[in-house]
Parts: sequence; structure tokens; C-alpha cells
Amino acid sequence: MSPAVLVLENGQRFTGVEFGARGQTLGEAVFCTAMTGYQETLTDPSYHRQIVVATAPQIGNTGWNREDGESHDPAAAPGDETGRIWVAGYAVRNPTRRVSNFRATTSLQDELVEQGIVGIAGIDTRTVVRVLREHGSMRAGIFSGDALAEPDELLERVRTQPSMAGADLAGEVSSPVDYVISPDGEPRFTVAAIDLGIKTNTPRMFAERGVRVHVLPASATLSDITALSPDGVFLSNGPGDPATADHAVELTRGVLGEDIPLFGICFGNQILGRALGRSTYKMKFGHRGINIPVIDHATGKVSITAQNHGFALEGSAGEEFDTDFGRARVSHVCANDGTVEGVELLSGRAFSVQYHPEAAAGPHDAAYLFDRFVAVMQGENA
Ligand SMILES: NC(=O)CC[C@H](N)C(=O)O
Repeated sequence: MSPAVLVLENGQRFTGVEFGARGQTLGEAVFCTAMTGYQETLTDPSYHRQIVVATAPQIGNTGWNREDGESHDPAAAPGDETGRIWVAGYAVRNPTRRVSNFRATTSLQDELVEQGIVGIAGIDTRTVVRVLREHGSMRAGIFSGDALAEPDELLERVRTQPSMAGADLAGEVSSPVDYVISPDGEPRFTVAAIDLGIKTNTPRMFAERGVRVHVLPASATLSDITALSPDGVFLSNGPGDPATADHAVELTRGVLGEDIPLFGICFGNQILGRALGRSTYKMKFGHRGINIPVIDHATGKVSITAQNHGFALEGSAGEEFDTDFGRARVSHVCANDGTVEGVELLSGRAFSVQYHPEAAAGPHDAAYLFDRFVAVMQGENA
């Protein structure tokens, strides 16, 4: 097995072995605590430009299949549209040697090679995670093969890459063209979904509820939206720093001005929050995993949620504030650290959450939010 090295911005190096493609990759090192769902994690466009460190020690048991991908490439061959890996790199402790799942068509190792994703295995991921937890997410690189020829240069390469703060990335992952996901059965409503890095399970959750989803590129304008006469607008998850997403924020303000019902997830929550006048900040190490507890301020109920974010909205539990579109409040907070996990207009016409009710992968506690959005489109008071 050939050597590979993970180099962190603070100068720490972890030597392991190649995993996936050979070469060099740069990105922000972040850790994900999910025990399962690596295929969904790797294909989630929100991880664009990030090197994911898995805290679960053994990765790859279920191989790779043609069904669980979360990216959407309308130009890809049928059956392959959801499989693009978006992470910049993958760092694991112990890759499985034998795939064991009836749906697997290949192994994770082979898929990483196929897609040219550079990874590293055999490092003490517990130590890496402790460093990231203590010092925060930081720039990093994984190097193997010829990239190891000049070991003294690696740290410089890591340190000269752009930081995640200030990164405007939604346009790099968004579909360049519109596409439509048809509902199961008769269409009841049409939602215009702004693709800032949308995961495929989101339109699927709408489709199950009779909603036709018209996905629009991140560059869509308010007239592109109103031309569809949608019953609602959806703001997707996505990569990068929400403070850079000025176009999406202006678009959202336009949608709120038209009083079209609006729902947002993750990046979409940060954008709705900004449209309501709040600002965002970079968290120390973010929330990435599938068992993160969130408190709904209105009911006191806790949902166990899937999350993947490194930025958050300013605010505190239950805080109410005035906006250009009426009064709003912080609707949800994280039970672990009190960060904002949701905002809403008191009118109920617009709401969003920082976590992932589409749960791919993850627990289904928050799926009711899709029902709530359908109820708002139906004209019911949410
Ligand atoms: N999953 C997401 O939508 C992530 C949103 C944003 N890029 C963040 O890291 O906070």
C-alpha cells in the first residue's frame, strides 16, 4: 500500500495510506459523525471543497450503489444522474475490505478512483477530529504519489488555498438548466426550487406529497419564478459562505414581497435569515452528523436531525424581531450549543430550518416540515 499524508493548516501531518485516487486535493477539513450514509455524504453538493473526516472507524461496508446518490446531474446517463461525488477528499480510519450489500454495484474504493477523488486511510481519525474540535475546521490537503515528491512544499499549498469564509460556491454546483421532478400521482401543487446545491431526496419528499418540483438554476430571477406561477418557493441546501449569496437573498426578498409561501433548508435557512435582516457567522467546527438534537421553541419538542453546516444565523431561542415582511422569530435552536436552527415569519408564510428534514441519510423526525409547507400552500394557517 502506498503512502498518503493529510496536512492541516496548523502544520500537523498524519501519515496513512492511499484511499481512492492518487494525487493531491485541497479543501477545508471538517468531521462528520454519521455512523452510516457515507454515499449520501460524499455526493451531497454542500460538501463541495471540503475534505471530510469520518469519525466512524469503519467505512465502506455497503459499497456503492446506483440509488443513494444525493447530487443531481441532468446531463448524466440514466441511472447515473445522482452519483457525482462532491467532497474534495475523504479521510477514514479503516476502509472495509469486503463489500456486503445486495444493492452494491461497486466498492467505495473503486468509485473514489473512478471519480478521481483523493482520500487517505489508516490515520488516527480520533486525533484529527480532536484537533479540528479544539482549533476549528481548517484548510487541509491530502497528498499521495508524485504529490509527495516535495514534502516541504505541502504546507504552503495547504495554506495558500482560499478559505471557506467568503467562498461563493452555489453557482459551481447548481444545475445550469431547469428540470422538473414529477409528483407521484396527480399534481396538487407546483414548487419552484432554487438549486443552490439541492439534494435529490428533497424533490422526492415533495413528489411523495403530490408536489411537482420545478428546479431552477441558482442564477434564476424573480420573473423566472413568477412565470411558473408556483404555489410555493423552495430554497435548497448548498456549499460555501452564505454571506456571499447576495443574489439568492435578493431573490428571496422578492419572493417574500410577492407573498409566495417559502420553505428553506440549511443554506436556504441562512438565506431566508439574511433576507429577514439577520447576519451569519462561521462556526468553529460546525454540525455534521445524523443525530443532532434540535428544539422547536413553540412546542419544546426535540427532533433528532441530520445536519451538515459550518455557518449559522445570529440569534437566540425564541427571539422575535421586526422585518420588512412582518414579524419573525427564531423558531428552532440546537440542544447541544444553542445555535439557531430555524427561522420563520409569524404569519407562517415563510419558514426554514438549518437541518435536513429530507434526511438522506438520517432520522425522519423532521419530515413533517414538508407536510407543513404543503399545508401553507393549501392556505391553511400553519
Ligand atoms: N448543507 C448546507 O446547506 C450548508 C450551508 C452552508 N454552506 C454551511 O456550511 O453552513
